[in-house]
Parts: sequence; C-alpha cells; structure tokens
Amino acid sequence: MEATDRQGKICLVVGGGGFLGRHIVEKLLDRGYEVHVFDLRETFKDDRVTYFLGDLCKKEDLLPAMKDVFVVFHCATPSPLSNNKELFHKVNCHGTKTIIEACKEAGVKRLVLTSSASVVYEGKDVENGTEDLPYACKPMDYYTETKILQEKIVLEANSDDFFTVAIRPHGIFGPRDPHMVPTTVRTAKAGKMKFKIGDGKNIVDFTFVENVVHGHILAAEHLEPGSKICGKAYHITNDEPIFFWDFLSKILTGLGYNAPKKNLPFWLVYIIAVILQVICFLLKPIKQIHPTFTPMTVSLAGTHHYYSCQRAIADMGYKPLVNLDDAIQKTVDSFPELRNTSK
Ligand SMILES: NC(=O)C1=CN([C@@H]2O[C@H](COP(=O)(O)OP(=O)(O)OC[C@H]3O[C@@H](n4cnc5c(N)ncnc54)[C@H](OP(=O)(O)O)[C@@H]3O)[C@@H](O)[C@H]2O)C=CC1
Ligand SMILES: CC(C)=CCC[C@@H](C)[C@H]1CC[C@H]2C3=C(CC[C@]12C)[C@@]1(C)CCC(=O)C[C@@H]1CC3
Repeated sequence: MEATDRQGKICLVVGGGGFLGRHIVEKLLDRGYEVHVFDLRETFKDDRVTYFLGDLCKKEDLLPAMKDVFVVFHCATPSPLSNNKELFHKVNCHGTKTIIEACKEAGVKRLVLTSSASVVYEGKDVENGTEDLPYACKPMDYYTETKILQEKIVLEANSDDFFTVAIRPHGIFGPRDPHMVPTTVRTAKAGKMKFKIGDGKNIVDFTFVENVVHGHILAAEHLEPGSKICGKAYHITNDEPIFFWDFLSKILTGLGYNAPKKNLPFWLVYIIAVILQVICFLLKPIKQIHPTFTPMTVSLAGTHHYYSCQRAIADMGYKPLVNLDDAIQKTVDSFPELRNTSK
C-alpha cells in the first residue's frame, strides 16, 4: 500500500496499551496512519494517538473508538501467564464476539486478530509445524483453550463484506516485553535457573516484536475483497528456530546472569510442576498462587515447538526485518533496569 493510500485511514488497536499493541501503534504512526487505541488503561501518552478507555467486552465502550475505522487490530488478552479461566473466556471469547459485533455495527470491514502458534500445541513436539495442523485437542491451559476458540470465532466471521485474518506469533520478545525477559530474570534471581529442563536440545521459535508487528501490518494491507489471506491463519516467526536454552542463555548472559549449565530430567520437572499445580488448586480458596513452573511452561522449556512461516512468505511477501542476534542485543540493551548489579 502506497504512503498516499494510508493517509486519512484510521487503524484501531484494541489492546494497544500492551506490549505488542503499543509496538503496532508506533509502527502504524510511522507509516502515516491515523491511530486509535482502545484499552483498559492509558499506559502511554502520544499526542498523535486518540486513546479510548474501556472494556472490550462492552460494545458501548467499543463503538466510539470504531467510528470511520479502516481496520481493527485485536491484540488484547488477559496476561498469558495468569490462570483465570473465567477472565480468559470473558475477554478472549465473549469479548472477541463483541468486537466483531461492534465492527459490523460501525461499518468496519477489516479485523486482524493476534492469535498464537500455541493453538496447535498440547505439550508434544511440533517441528516446522504448518497452519494445517489441527487445533490442540487437549489444550494445556485456559489461555490456549480460549485462544483456539477466539481464532475460530474470528476466522468463521470472515465473509464477502467482512474480512478477517489471524496472525500466529510464537514466543514474542523485545523492548517492553512484560513476560519473557522479566520472568526469565526473576527466575534466575530466585536461583531457579541453575538447570536446563531436559537435554537442552529442544528447538523453539522466538519472534522479535518488530517482526510480529511487520506481519500484522502486512496482513492488514493485504486484507482486501477476494484476497487469498481472508479467513486464514498465518504463522509469523523470526524463521530462525534456536535451542530454547541457548536463547535463554543469551538473554541471561547479556544481562550479566549465569546461564544454566547442568540438566534436570524433563519428566522429573514435569511431575513436580503437576504436583505444584494441584497444590495451587487446593490452596486457591485461601490464596492465589501463580507458579512460574507450570506443566505448560515446563513443556515449552523441554519440547520442540517451531513453525513454518512459508504461507506468510508466499501469500504476503513476509520476511523478518530483524535477525535473531540483533533482536537479542536490542532487547538486552532495552532492559538496563534488569541488569545484574551484584557481580
Ligand atoms: N507475548 C507472547 O509471547 C505472545 C503473545 N501472543 C498474543 O499477542 C497479543 C498481545 O500479547 P501481549 O502484548 O504479550 O499482551 P499484554 O498483556 O502486554 O497486552 C494485552 C493488552 O490487552 C489489554 N486488555 C486485557 N483485557 C482487556 C479488556 N477487557 N478490554 C480492553 N483491553 C484489555 C491489557 O490490559 P491490562 O494489562 O490492563 O490487562 C493489555 O494492555 C495477545 O493476543 C496474545 O495472546 C501470541 C503469541 C505469543
Ligand atoms: C522455564 C522458564 C521459567 C522460562 C522463562 C521463560 C518463560 C517465561 C517463557 C519461555 C517461553 C515463553 C512463551 C510464552 C510466555 C513466556 C514463556 C513461557 C507464551 C505462553 C506467551 C503467550 C503465547 O501465546 C505463547 C507463548 C509461548 C512461549
């Protein structure tokens, strides 16, 4: 899409106050779009942005933000690492249906959903997985369960006059990342990052946030009547699968922490995570505890899970803008506050 074509076009980013959402906002502004942000809280100030505060589960909150909008990016979610079943279903399922209703009422024709490559992951190895893989029959957590339902809702809503597409990133990291890097550092500081889970040779996709943003905007600019991308899902990765523990070690050593050297059997850590999950469930009426090592995070740390993005390359001309080594360096440099000062 030419720069002149973007002028005057309004993009609405639902969840635009979050990690990925704010990066999408910034890139849309750079490309000359007018940008609306819809979120629960105003997490940043930018005079170029029109900020709408509200709950995406309420259509009356959404409608003012949708006036004259060219495309909606839906990248809102409760925190992927929480375990609140009701909240996940409320926001990711009911809320997504509400967004679609509001789009149609407001005359918005395009919806780009941020889905997740994890919608096909159920704790077993996925090697160079394509978008044709079936959805996980037994999702490992409520987050994944509702991301599957959410993607189905959005892709099934595609029609001759309402165009939808789902972008499936995996393991997003980068500046202002609230999950990957802070959790890794917090775990290291707690002395729980001394061991690799499993043999350390499981291969995983980690995707730099600027590449995820690029995939979203490419999809939005291809979302036209008759386009082959309408109603489809697309993996967006760095296209550089890496040993999971090599990636974490680069992040840790880049921030001045020791990288794990020894190994613990995967099955042992997994059993401990299951026991922990049962204990947290029993203690729930008394105290909410969110352990870092859950069956899901242990599986992600100990199995292969990397995905083909050939469909995005073929259909949208996707190509990662930032390679993994540069991305890791940019990320480490963006977190001076997480650097190890005790050495
Ligand atoms: N992070 C990752 O590795 C991956 C993420 N994804 C997907 O990418 C998307 C963005 O994730 P990420 O940026 O990490 O998430 P964040 O939590 O950083 O951002 C989500 C934003 O949505 C907001 N939000 C939550 N509930 C509502 C609501 N009811 N109404 C309005 N806004 C709401 C959040 O507000 P608040 O913070 O106040 O709750 C937050 O600002 C998500 O759809 C996620 O599933 C996919 C693959 C990997
Ligand atoms: C074992 C351990 C404590 C590792 C520290 C890093 C983890 C916090 C991340 C490693 C893989 C990440 C990941 C996600 C969240 C953070 C990690 C578990 C997601 C679950 C985020 C939301 C998604 O859609 C899928 C991601 C898969 C990878």
